[in-house]
Amino acid sequence: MPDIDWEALRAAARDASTRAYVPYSKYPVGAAALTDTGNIVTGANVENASYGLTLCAECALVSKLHTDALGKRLVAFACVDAAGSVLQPCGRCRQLLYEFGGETLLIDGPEGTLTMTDILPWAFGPQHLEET
Ligand SMILES: O=c1ccn([C@H]2C[C@H](O)[C@@H](CO)O2)c(=O)[nH]1
Ligand SMILES: [Zn+2]
Repeated sequence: MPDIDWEALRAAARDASTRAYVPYSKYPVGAAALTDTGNIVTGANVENASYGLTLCAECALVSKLHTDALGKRLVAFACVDAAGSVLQPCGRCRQLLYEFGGETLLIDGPEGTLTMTDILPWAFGPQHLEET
């Protein structure tokens, strides 16, 4: 397992959370990930008056990965609330992260490091589209 500076990732996530747009829930979330090129990519949640259109912090993160040329793959991921407490991604975001991290993506868990397989077992992914 690569040596991950989880404190640095959590700090980057917390910093990103200060730029969340959360007038409705007032619940800022920040996410940060180490990429395959050694960069840190971050994201924060962006809400909408049509509540269901809200973008989670992880959604912003995976968008920025490619558009800001910060890498191709995610290696390690951390997500925090405004108090800096570690959060786990919602179901939709687990799927979004799986696309760019696969089974081995390391996740900052509540009781230590997890992998994507721990939080999204038997995932559907790009490999299934190649089987037919
Ligand atoms: O994994 C998660 C879970 C929730 N939120 C956001 C969405 C919404 O703005 C707020 C409350 O659900 O938290 C995220 O950004 N990521
Ligand atoms: Zn989500």
